[in-house]
Amino acid sequence: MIPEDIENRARNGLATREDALKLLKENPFELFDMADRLRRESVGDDVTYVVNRNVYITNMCRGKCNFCSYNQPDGYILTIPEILEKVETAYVAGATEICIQGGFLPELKLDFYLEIVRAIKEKYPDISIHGYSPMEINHAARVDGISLEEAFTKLLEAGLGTLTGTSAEILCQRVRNIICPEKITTEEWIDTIKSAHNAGLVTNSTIMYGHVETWKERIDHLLILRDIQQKTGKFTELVPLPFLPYNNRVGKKMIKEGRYGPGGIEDLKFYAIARVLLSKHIPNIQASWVKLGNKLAQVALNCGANDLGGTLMEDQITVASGGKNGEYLHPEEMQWIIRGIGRRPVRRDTHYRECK
Ligand SMILES: C[S@@+](CC[C@H](N)C(=O)[O-])C[C@H]1O[C@@H](n2cnc3c(N)ncnc32)[C@H](O)[C@@H]1O
Ligand SMILES: Nc1c(NC[C@H](O)[C@H](O)[C@H](O)CO)[nH]c(=O)[nH]c1=O
Ligand SMILES: N[C@@H](Cc1ccc(O)cc1)C(=O)O
Ligand code: SF4
Repeated sequence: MIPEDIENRARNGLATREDALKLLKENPFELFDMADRLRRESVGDDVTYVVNRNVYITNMCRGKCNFCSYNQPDGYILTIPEILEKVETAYVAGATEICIQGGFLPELKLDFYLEIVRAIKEKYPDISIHGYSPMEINHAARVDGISLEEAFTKLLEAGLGTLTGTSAEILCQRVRNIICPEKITTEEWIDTIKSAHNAGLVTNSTIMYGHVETWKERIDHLLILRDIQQKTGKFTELVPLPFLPYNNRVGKKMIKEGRYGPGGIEDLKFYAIARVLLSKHIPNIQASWVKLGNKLAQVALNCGANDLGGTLMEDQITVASGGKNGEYLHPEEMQWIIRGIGRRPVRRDTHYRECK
């Protein structure tokens, strides 16, 4: 039986780390039910999705994250006209959002990031641009000798809509020292996100779980996000990213030990715990179909999640690390998936406003 006092604290946004650890000892199906109740109370029964497209400006990366398979030494950097061609395909498909992503190339300067945003905005003023990672901008600001807030203000003025909350991985230095010792530290990530929020930029938040971290470390990550949200209120959503173990060093070691990343029940428990800790603070929790697959995403939408993510059209990162769920989910199929669990599909924009 789920203790009533814990459910009440969760409902009021006050669930603690100890509450979450206790819930993990309960029957998982009761935990899922509780998360589903909290989700309904917080955001209702609608399930949102966004028509968007990923554009990978480069497939190269000089980062050395041990968990990542997206790090070819040689590859491409798109030119502005090539980027605009990709945006055009999204525009034709009715997208409201472009996600600019790529590996980490230290030679890319803030000016290049600004130029991309301006070029897209000039031709497609109505498409919102979601992109770049805290790690890239942190580096670019340092190279230019400007403060983080100045860098984010420039991006905002150029037309960046929202920043991604990637590079968060697990916000715990013990874990980062194993999976990404050269990446921005926990403190730097927090500082960078807060600077973005202070400059007026909205971001989403992510967590990549299911490798070397403990439940306590996952929970503490969620509590860090909750704490930031209480100060800035500028996270739109949480996007949990279950770790994919193929073609990377962390996964190789796990596979030798007979582990292949989180299983389905583990994913659902994570969604439920995220709902328990965040419902009142970051009410939108995304069941990313590209990571979970369509059917497990349907189940996650009954265990705390309320959003199915984007159509994406392309997803090089997931494919590189062994993803098998495709790269494009047509809006009509998204609606079908949502109706299949008896809920109403609602097309949203990046800020979770319904698109009419
Ligand atoms: C590939 S990076 C691209 C943006 C930028 N280079 C960065 O590191 O933030 C985006 C995110 O993908 C996620 N990712 C990378 N490898 C993954 C894997 N094997 N399984 C699941 N997610 C992964 C990580 O959370 C990472 O922050
Ligand atoms: N681009 C990827 C996403 N993005 C989801 C949306 O971009 C997001 O919900 C929002 O609209 C912006 O805050 N999710 C993935 O799992 N993988 C991606 O590559
Ligand atoms: N594309 C990355 C992470 C990501 C998540 C959410 C975003 O909004 C953007 C990027 C992945 O699939 O692992
Ligand atoms: S997570 Fe980002 S920085 Fe790290 S290797 Fe992958 S693409 Fe590069």
